[in-house]
Amino acid sequence: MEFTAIPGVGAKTAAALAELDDAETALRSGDVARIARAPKITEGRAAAIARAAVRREHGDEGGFLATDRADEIYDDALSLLQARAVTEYGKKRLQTFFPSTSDSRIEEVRTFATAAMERDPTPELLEALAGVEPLEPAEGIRVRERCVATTDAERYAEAKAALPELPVEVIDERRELGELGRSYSTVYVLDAAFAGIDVDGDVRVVPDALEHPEEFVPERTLTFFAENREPLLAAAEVHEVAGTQPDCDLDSLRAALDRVDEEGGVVGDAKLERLEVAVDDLDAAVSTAESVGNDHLRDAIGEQDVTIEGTDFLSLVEQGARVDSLLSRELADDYDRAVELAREHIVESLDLDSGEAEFVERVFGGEPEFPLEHNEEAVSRLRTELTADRDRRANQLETELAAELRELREPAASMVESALELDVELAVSRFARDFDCVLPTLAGSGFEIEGGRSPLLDVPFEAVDPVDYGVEGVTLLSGVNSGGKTSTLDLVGLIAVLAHMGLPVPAESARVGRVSELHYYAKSQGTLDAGAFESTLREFGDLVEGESGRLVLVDELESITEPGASAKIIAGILEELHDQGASAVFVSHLADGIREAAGFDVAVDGIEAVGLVDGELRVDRSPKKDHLARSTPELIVEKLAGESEGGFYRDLLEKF
Ligand SMILES: Nc1ncnc2c1ncn2[C@@H]1O[C@H](COP(=O)(O)OP(=O)(O)OP(=O)(O)O)[C@@H](O)[C@H]1O
Repeated sequence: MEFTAIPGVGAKTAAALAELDDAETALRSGDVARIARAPKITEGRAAAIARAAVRREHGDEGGFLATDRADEIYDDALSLLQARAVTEYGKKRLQTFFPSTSDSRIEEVRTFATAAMERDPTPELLEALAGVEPLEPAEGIRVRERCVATTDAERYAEAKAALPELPVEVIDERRELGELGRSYSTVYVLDAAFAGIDVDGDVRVVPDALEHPEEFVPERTLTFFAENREPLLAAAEVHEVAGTQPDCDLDSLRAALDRVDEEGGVVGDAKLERLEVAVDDLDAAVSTAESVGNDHLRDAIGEQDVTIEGTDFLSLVEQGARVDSLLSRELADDYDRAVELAREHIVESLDLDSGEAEFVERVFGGEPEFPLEHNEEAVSRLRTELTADRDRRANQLETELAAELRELREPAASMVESALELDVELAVSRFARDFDCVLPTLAGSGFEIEGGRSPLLDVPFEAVDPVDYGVEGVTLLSGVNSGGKTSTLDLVGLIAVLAHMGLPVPAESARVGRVSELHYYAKSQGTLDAGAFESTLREFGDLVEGESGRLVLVDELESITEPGASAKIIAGILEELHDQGASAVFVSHLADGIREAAGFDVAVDGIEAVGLVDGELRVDRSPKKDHLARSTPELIVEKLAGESEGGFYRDLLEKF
């Protein structure tokens, strides 16, 4: 894929994307979390790139959300969805859903949403999902006990790149190989010329090692599984609870994970465990062995009646203590026994095999002496031997287990991916359930909503009154203060956005005509000064000259200037939109003035108060078609006229 072909992706971003393992799949699947792992790409940018990639695939040029308020409605919809995703991945992945003008994109998401709405978001499933996160590659592995060797400088560079975890050594001659064989537990030689060489240590000639490097660093696979244990087990549980069939055999995965410890080592091998303990306890065992031998000698000396010949006595007096000669003569047997006991202690306490025990021979012995002392060099040779055995054993086990786990790596990765995708589906399912949603029909022009309930209202969702409302062409929406006009525009905007995202909408049923751009203008906060007024007017100038197929929602535009001028301006805009065949709802309290000024018969709908109860208006939230709703002042005057005898209020009422 040519990354620069994605709108908004320049050469720098393309280079950053190219550093990802599989950028194409990440882009295609909208994996924002993975895209954001590219250098210097923030999550927000990653979401924008993923959206742009989807757009490009579907030939969608963007621009659906044409105003700030339209953007806000989309953000609100996204937040409601994201609040229902459990994983960070799910929340980010939801950002790749956006309102589109492309049939194929809308259809793609509708197919996804249809399946998603069938999903049952049980508490157990959501709980299991909480532990799932994208798998992370194992990093920072350093192997010190094995090395790679080559005589070739180019191969050296290749080896460094392919096996960054291992030390790579350049050698000139076979002698050096022998030295490496003594310093490392295993040496991998890349040069075929050394085949059949006989040098000290575990030296293996493996000319094709760089073609499958992972086989030479089992730590890579084992650390990957050790570090990703939690998400792997959580994803396995998700599939079990959901009753879905993962790509990975769960029993094999769990059994393999049981054999890996937290650091990526292999557990459950008696020989390795014995060698590990032996290396760790060697010093302590030697020092205890020394005490065991000396205790024996001390007891033996204590019990002995030593007879000293005159010459010996003289020599003792003249030359200082030459006790050893006495020791060897008088206590030879006891000394041998002490050495034997000390050796036995080491062999038994470290559970050494016969080969290893031979090294213990040299740890104690030699000329009789008291106190008995170990030979440090011999201890060190034993340690080297045990350590090399331990490392070789570990490497052998790791290599075997890593080979098994490598087979599971792809299936396990795809198992985690599908668990994460399930989170996205469940978020859609929960959204649909929480707000009683249906998939809308996308057909005709304008919109027709039945039983729409906006989740964006400032009242609990259960308390939201359902709204029925449909519009074809251009209409004014009138109504009492706080009747729900703004909320109705929000509901229409939200349903239009969700429908074009391919997602379910909060209504009993809904039909939405295809929209190229959503222009939603929120109510302005009071009269604008000349400059701001001019720029607002320019915005509407652009709007009426824009492309066809738009849905325009405008909330009380009249507040930008004085009412007479406002009515004329709104009438002019409506005329243009009417001529274009756009769909539009303009909330306004100036319906009469606008109708007078307009050159066509402007439709007016109204949110009507059904009456005043205890000083509060009772409202029918569904706008009445072709009905100019009475305003709040009119209702109050009507109420006063009904209550009083005098003619003032009646006269006043006449004027409405
Ligand atoms: N469908 C509904 N169900 C329940 N409550 C609603 C509904 N619609 C609106 N409301 C309540 O009425 C309040 C006022 O609604 P809204 O701001 O939409 O009225 P408005 O007609 O635009 O008012 P104004 O003329 O003052 O701008 C909302 O904050 C909400 O509490």
